[in-house]
Parts: sequence; structure tokens; C-alpha cells
Amino acid sequence: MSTVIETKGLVKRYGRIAAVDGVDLTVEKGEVFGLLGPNGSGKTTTILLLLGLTEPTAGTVRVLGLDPLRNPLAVKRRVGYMPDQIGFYDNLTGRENLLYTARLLGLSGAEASKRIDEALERVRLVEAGERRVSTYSRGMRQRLGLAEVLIKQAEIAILDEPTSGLDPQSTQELLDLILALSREGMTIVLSSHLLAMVQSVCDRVALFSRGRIGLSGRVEDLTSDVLGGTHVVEVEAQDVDLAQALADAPHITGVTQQRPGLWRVDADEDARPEIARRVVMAGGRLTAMSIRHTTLDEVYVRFFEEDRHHAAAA
Ligand SMILES: Nc1ncnc2c1ncn2[C@@H]1O[C@H](COP(=O)(O)OP(=O)(O)OP(=O)(O)O)[C@@H](O)[C@H]1O
Repeated sequence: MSTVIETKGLVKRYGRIAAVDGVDLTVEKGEVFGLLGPNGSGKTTTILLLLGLTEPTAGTVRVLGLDPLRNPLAVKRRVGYMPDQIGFYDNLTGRENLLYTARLLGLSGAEASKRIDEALERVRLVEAGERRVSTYSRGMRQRLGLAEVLIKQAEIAILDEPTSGLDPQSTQELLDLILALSREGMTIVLSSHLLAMVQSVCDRVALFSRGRIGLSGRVEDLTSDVLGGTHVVEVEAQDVDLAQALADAPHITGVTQQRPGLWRVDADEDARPEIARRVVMAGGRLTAMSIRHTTLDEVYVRFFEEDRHHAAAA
């Protein structure tokens, strides 16, 4: 693996506000890396610093081994950027917009047409490509944004809130497209405040809070480190003390009673068969059981709540 993005002690202050407050970030080639956190936590500012679009107050940034402030053109050539609000010429068609980008890249007519055809096909805008962008939905604009990244043959794509404002189906389509690009070797950095929605596509994530990265790592590792398990089983049962019945059960990392007859069981694998067996063995009556994966939203809430408690106690 080789490191393609590295920041050390990155700080960006706007007057008294530290938008980014000491960020150390490493992204490896071919990863899908998520910058996740609520509005205002410093994700966009971090992205602007990676692209050399704003100057750090302190710290260093290297993108593909280059300092984006000193080599802005070299970085721009090799890194595709899709901002939160993508600017297209609304009166031009999708294809004409891409042609404009291709000209800026200095591509010859034949090469530009070839790349545009391939990109439109890839993002499923072949027919819509002939229509004015003013008629596009938000999802189509986002896909046209990705087409632009494709035309550039970027080594890294940096996508700011790519799924915001999209309906569930368009979100899934865009995430599938991002995964496909990653499988072909493109490194992807994306930001989002919708933690659960993007956790499925990210190899690693960094959770931002107030300009800092509180936690980072693989999603499964974060959920098991912070929550003690990767699965949550909700159990409804009568005539049983579930905490006692599961006391020494394997793979169970926590049992919390939510109300009489209803428990949340944290586990590091699908523990439903063992739970069912133990309820019955203890003479109880199982009335319902459901399972889901733990989400990054839960990790976020738990971690930053503890963080706040520690800060308050200090
Ligand atoms: N140009 C600026 N001038 C002053 N303050 C700014 C500027 N840009 C960002 N900030 C502040 O820095 C903090 C971090 O903002 P940033 O846009 O990086 O957060 P974000 O996590 O990307 O949020 P969002 O999802 O809303 O874009 C916020 O408090 C914001 O108000």
C-alpha cells in the first residue's frame, strides 16, 4: 500500500474559530475513505486544505507527495473534486459541459469524444447527456459531476457530501458507482453527515467533531471497540431474566433491558440461535427477535457523549 494523502497537525483558523483543529489523516491508495461528522465539524474545510484552495494556519498537507499550495496545478490535474454545490452551465447540455471540461484539460477532439462517451455511459446519462443541465435532477447533476472526474482520469476523487439531497434510490446508485470506481483502483475521499448511509462503502472513516478527528479506523473495528459489538439483537420475551440467561453466552457483549419484556443484546456475531435456545432453556417464552448491524451513528453518539462527559469531569 502507498500513502496518497497525508496531513500532519493541520489547523485552519477563521479569526477565533478553529474550523480544523489539529487533523492527522492518512489515506492509502485505492481506499474509500469517509470524512464523517455533523454540519460544521470541519469536513469541508479539510477538503479545501487538501486541494490547496485555502491555506493552513499550521500543519502540513501532502497529496500524491505534493504540497497542494506550492503545486496547485499538478494536484488539480491528478485529483478530481466534486463540491457540495456543483457548478455547471445550466443552459448547456450535459455533453457540452463535459466538452468544456475536456477542452480545459487540453484533450484533443477525438480523445475528448471518446472519454465523454465512455463517461456518460458509465454514469447512465447517455440520453440525458443531450439535454440541458437546467432540466436535471440533483441525482443527475451528481452523476454528471462523477462523469467529470472520470474524464479527468483522476487518481483521487474528493467528493463533498455526494449523497446529500438524494432520494434513497439515487443515493444507492451513486454509492454503487463510487464502489465500482474504487474497485478499478481510484482512491476516493468523501464527506458526509449521513453516517449510517455511507458506512457501507467506506474502507475506513474518520469521525469529526469540532474540527478534530475523534475516532478513525475500519467501520467494524470502531463499532466493536466503542459499542462492544457489531450486531444488535432486540429480544421480546416473557417469563425470563434475559441478563441471567445470557450471562456466560458466547459472542454476547452486553444485555440491556429497555422495558419489561424487551432487551437490547449487543453481540459480535449473529447470536439469535443461541439467544433463542437460552430463553427456552430458562423456561421463557420468546415473542419476537430482530437483528441489525450497529451503525456509525450509534458509535458517534456513544463516543462523543463519553468525550463530553470526560471533558466535563476534567
Ligand atoms: N470562510 C469561513 N469563514 C469563517 N468561518 C468558517 C469559514 N468556513 C468555515 N467556517 C466555520 O468553520 C467550521 C467548520 O466548517 P466546515 O464547513 O468545514 O464544516 P463541515 O463539517 O463541512 O460542515 P457542512 O457539512 O455544514 O459543510 C464551522 O463552524 C464554520 O462556520
